[in-house]
Amino acid sequence: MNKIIEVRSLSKTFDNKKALKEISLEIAHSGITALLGPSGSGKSTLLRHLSGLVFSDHREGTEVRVMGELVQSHGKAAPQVRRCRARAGYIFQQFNLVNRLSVLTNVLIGALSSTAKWRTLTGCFTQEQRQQAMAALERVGMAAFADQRVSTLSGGQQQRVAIARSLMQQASIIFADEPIASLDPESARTVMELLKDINEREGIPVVVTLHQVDYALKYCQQLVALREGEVFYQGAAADITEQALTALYTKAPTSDPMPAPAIRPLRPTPAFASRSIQGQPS
Ligand SMILES: Nc1ncnc2c1ncn2[C@@H]1O[C@H](COP(=O)(O)OP(=O)(O)OP(=O)(O)O)[C@@H](O)[C@H]1O
Repeated sequence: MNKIIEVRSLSKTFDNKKALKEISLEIAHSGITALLGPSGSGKSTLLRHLSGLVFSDHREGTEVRVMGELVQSHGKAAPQVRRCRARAGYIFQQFNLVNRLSVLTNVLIGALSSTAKWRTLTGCFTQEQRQQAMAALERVGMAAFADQRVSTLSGGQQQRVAIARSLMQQASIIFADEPIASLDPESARTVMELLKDINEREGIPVVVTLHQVDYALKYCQQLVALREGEVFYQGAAADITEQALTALYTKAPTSDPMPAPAIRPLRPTPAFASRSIQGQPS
């Protein structure tokens, strides 16, 4: 199978702090992959490198490929980085929608990279694009809100609009950076179910950073866990052990455990309910 993500020897230093330390990984699975790890472990930094928004330290041998295309190498953008960015849907914790514009216009913004410049400047989208945007809103269950200002929506509804924008963009992969961190549990479940459904039906791979281990185990088939800028675990979600999860969120042996995310069963199943992190509320 073609590789979805290939990262070779990726390091990133911010002001003498090494956020990523020679990370190498491969994801061949076209399902949903969770990036896990304690706060500050480098999840968002890795995701930004994958999407070509941030470039690595200048080092020979560093390469980042997404869906087979080179995004960056040796700390420099690949010539086709714009195309790579246009093909990646990006979903953020804070939604990144334009509050004063309508839901429909926000979704149409997903078509900007494939639209003539004069049309984008005048906001003059084609009838076909409007129909596509409405279809994307139907897909996420938000068609009834098309004419409403985004500022009037709940967080969960805004995240569904952001997903519709990725569909409008015809993204070949979705990167989601803590998409449920600001949501209540019900909205979080709706958003994760939607990502799962899109992954299964449209076949779009999803890479998602999560603080909630329970959601990662329920919705993601693959895990990449980072700890202090290094890959701590890479593999099937079903194969990670309770001990590994505990160690992931535990500082150096002499220290207290880091504040770990809640890991409570969403809908307890025998397999799922058996996973918990020590010391977490049930
Ligand atoms: N633009 C930046 N300038 C300076 N330091 C940064 C910058 N971005 C990230 N860092 C640092 O890099 C490290 C990794 O940050 P990153 O945001 O990738 O971690 P994370 O695992 O996503 O954390 P969280 O779960 O809290 O969002 C942290 O120490 C952070 O302070």
